[in-house]
Amino acid sequence: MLEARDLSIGYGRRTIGTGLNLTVAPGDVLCLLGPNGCGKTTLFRTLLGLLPPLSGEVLLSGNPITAQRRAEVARQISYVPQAHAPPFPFEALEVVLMGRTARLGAFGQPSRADRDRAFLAMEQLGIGHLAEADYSRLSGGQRQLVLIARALAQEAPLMVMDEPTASLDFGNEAHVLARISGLARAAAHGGHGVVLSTHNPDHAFQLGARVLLMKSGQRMACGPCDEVLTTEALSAVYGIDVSVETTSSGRKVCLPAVPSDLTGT
Ligand SMILES: Nc1ncnc2c1ncn2[C@@H]1O[C@H](COP(=O)(O)OP(=O)(O)OP(=O)(O)O)[C@@H](O)[C@H]1O
Repeated sequence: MLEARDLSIGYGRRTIGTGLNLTVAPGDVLCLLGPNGCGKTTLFRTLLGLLPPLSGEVLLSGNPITAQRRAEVARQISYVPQAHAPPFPFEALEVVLMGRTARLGAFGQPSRADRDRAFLAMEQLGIGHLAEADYSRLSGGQRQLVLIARALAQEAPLMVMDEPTASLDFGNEAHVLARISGLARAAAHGGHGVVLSTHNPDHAFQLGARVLLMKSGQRMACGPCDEVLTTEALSAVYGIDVSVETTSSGRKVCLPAVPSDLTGT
């Protein structure tokens, strides 16, 4: 279980957010929503122990994350960062295989079983055919899928995903969201807890997620998506009129109103 208690986050003397509390247990999907620059990535980096909290603490399995060795943390949490091109050319399968590193000994080499697990993760995301491709020459969306496969191959019970669907096409976005949902449902058998950020509130409805709605580094609301994602809350956070509607199939969707001064009406 991952827990943040009264967390202040930031860089050196620059405070980005304060008063942040959250818990993520197996089976939970927690969705971070908030405008550009509100502090989601900074919060993730703090939750992962990559950035020290300015105050408060992050507990992983009940112990401060900053007191745990990186390999110990990596066995418990996998991280899907925003995709970027690496400076060196790696085969895509090698990138996915890096997810197995925390499970190897100090000088251990990946085994046949590790390679099979890495390839299986790629196949589960429909990118098995990219195993031998040069990662640095993949499209942004393909790289994103490789990074998600790397996290799956890591087999950690908690996953932190920074805008995992950001550069995915319509089909892959639905595919990845279904996979995230499946990972959380499998938690009944000791599976995953997931924290993800997204810019699309509809994703929270699709995942039936709990939502932490942020603005300027502060918590605006936290709770089940149906309670938090209201017309009022979304309009207040994003500064535009938003309506939340229910489709004929019973699914909730968020519809932004385009300001009339831009439409000329
Ligand atoms: N290394 C850094 N040093 C100082 N300030 C930083 C650093 N990285 C980010 N920031 C600042 O922290 C603030 C929050 O950035 P962050 O990347 O956490 O936001 P975000 O919510 O993830 O944004 P987005 O949705 O656009 O990805 C921004 O004002 C940003 O300029």
